[in-house]
Amino acid sequence: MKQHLGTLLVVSGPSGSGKTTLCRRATENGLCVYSISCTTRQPRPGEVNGVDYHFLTPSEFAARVEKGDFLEYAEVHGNRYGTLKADILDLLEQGKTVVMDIDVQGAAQVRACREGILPLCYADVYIYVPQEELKNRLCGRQTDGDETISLRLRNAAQEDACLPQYQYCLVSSDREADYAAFSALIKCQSMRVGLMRE
Ligand SMILES: Nc1nc2c(ncn2[C@@H]2O[C@H](COP(=O)(O)OP(=O)(O)O)[C@@H](O)[C@H]2O)c(=O)[nH]1
Ligand SMILES: Nc1ncnc2c1ncn2[C@@H]1O[C@H](COP(=O)(O)OP(=O)(O)O)[C@@H](O)[C@H]1O
Repeated sequence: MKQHLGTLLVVSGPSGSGKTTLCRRATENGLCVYSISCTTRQPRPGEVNGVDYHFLTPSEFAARVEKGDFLEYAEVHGNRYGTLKADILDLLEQGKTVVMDIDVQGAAQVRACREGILPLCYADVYIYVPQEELKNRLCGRQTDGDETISLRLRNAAQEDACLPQYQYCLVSSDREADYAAFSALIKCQSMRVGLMRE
């Protein structure tokens, strides 16, 4: 029986596109492991340190940049976000699918990374949602104030401009259709012949 390497699936899209919803549901259903990012932003009500994010102070974040701990990092909507290198390569060697909910700048860094098995395992998907629907979702989420929502909506157009850099685009519709497409993508990736090893 051949062994499989895992897939590193990068998921990007504007704020409110449903990235967290999709990644969490797929993780809960055992399809993948969620890569928990570090951030300097304040936790939202209900977010748990070490589960949703590793919440760091700006100086703690800067120290980890200095130590070279991040696979990628970027400033997004005025806060810093980054993915720790530790664990990801091990999980891929074990054949796990790792999903990373990261912005377009972080995705560009991981896509360009030539380290070890990363280029082989890499796949990415952009979640596209029309602006009016994004606004409805961000207001409906009730986690952010008006200013935070406006900033995220203003940044959405710039993020959408990066769509052609991605391998896959999921045009969002309802929750069930989105999840069906997302889980199918995860399953297809895990069948890639290029990931089989003797
Ligand atoms: N580059 C990078 N972006 C991240 C990381 N974690 C989250 N992000 C992105 O940061 C943005 C803001 O995320 P968040 O604060 O959770 O707000 P939300 O998008 O409104 O739910 C999103 O585009 C995320 O994809 C990371 O580790 N690295
Ligand atoms: N397909 C969908 N249709 C309608 N609402 C959705 C859909 N997917 C997610 N939502 C809702 O939209 C809001 C933003 O989703 P979230 O997963 O937090 O987005 P992101 O992580 O991309 O910022 C949440 O309130 C979520 O419940």
